[in-house]
Amino acid sequence: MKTIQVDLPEKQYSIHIEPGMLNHLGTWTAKIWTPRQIAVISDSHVAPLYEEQVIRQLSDAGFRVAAYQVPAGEASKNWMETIRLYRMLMTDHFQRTDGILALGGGVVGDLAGFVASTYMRGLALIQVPTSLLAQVDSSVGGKTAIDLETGKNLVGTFYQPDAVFIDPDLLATLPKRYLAEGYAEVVKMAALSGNGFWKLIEQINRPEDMLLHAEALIEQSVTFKAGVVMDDEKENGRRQILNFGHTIGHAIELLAQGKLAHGEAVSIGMVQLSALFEKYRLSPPGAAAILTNRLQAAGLPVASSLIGTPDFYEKVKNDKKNRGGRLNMVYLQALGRPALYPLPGDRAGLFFSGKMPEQER
Ligand SMILES: NC(=O)c1ccc[n+]([C@@H]2O[C@H](COP(=O)([O-])OP(=O)(O)OC[C@H]3O[C@@H](n4cnc5c(N)ncnc54)[C@H](O)[C@@H]3O)[C@@H](O)[C@H]2O)c1
Ligand SMILES: O=C(O)C(=O)C[C@@H](O)[C@H](O)[C@H](O)COP(=O)(O)O
Ligand SMILES: [Zn+2]
Repeated sequence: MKTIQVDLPEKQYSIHIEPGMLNHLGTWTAKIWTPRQIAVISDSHVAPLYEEQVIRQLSDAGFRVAAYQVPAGEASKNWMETIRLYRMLMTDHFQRTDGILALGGGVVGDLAGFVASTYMRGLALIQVPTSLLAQVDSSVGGKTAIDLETGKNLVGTFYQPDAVFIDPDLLATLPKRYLAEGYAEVVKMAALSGNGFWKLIEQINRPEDMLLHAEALIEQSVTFKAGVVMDDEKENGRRQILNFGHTIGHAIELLAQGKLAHGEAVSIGMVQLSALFEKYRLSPPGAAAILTNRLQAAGLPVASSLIGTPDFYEKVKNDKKNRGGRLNMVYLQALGRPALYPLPGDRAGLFFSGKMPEQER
């Protein structure tokens, strides 16, 4: 059992990582919650695999359980599903002393977290992430969100859970495509962290290696992300580095209309952005190639024809991370040495087409 502590000014919680943990979920939940009603929120792929076991565990530990499902996929991070969940909580008489347990990937975690943070001004929340992406990234740090038609995660909250229970064994049923997708966020964190973490990435040379090293990848990612979140919970400073690859990534994920998974878009974003920063001599020669090599080893895409289209420029220019008219883009001065580049929004076209004049860099 590995335990990583998240200590924030207003909230402290633990992230536990243990293969087989789902078999003891009731005991673990009873350690942090007194008997209450729990809404287990899951999706249409995960629920048939794990919901029954989770309900049994929680019921045996003395909790009353209601189970709610949303359709699997990004399209569920919307108002309709949010309101449907509020209504089900209302029908089942959920009160402020009750809790929500998010059982699923990043979609379920973001949506259930958003519902937990807003229903009756806040129900207690436990994250039980089931995808690699959720186990390494989205269950940690308290970002919750739903999407609007115009952009990803445009409505959301910072809402920390009471605990995160990670069972790497659940990855056995995760489709290969989503294993690779989650791995893109692992590569992101290793590139930001450098040193020992990157050495682990150098050992992942075939898609099968991701599962072999899953526990170590999860532990390193969670430890790194928890450290960043403890430095800057609300993303006013250092936490912005976690956005590496996301300015391009969020734009093409939206433009691809469901054809690109989040991590695939981030994989493309990290490589294409690094190629531009290399060209502008702010990242060292070879930065994009090193990332390409590691991401392709896991079967991830690194290029997209969506980049450079008029819609792409429009999306990037209006990125929600735009602060005072500037896009704060994350780039690598070296592995383990991220920096922020404040690009004026009206220069986005020049910048992304690779035509930024020397004197403006
Ligand atoms: N809050 C954050 O900090 C944060 C960080 C990164 C990404 N995200 C968000 O997370 C989402 C992406 O998450 P994701 O990649 O987990 O997508 P997802 O939740 O859609 O899961 C991917 C697919 O795998 C299935 N699945 C999940 N676990 C499974 C398992 N153990 N066995 C079989 N199938 C399983 C899901 O049903 C889905 O079909 C995006 O919306 C992204 O914006 C949030
Ligand atoms: O936790 C964070 O902070 C992150 O930026 C993690 C990202 O991987 C994740 O995709 C996050 O949801 C992006 O947040 P957003 O604020 O850019 O929508
Ligand atoms: Zn992300």
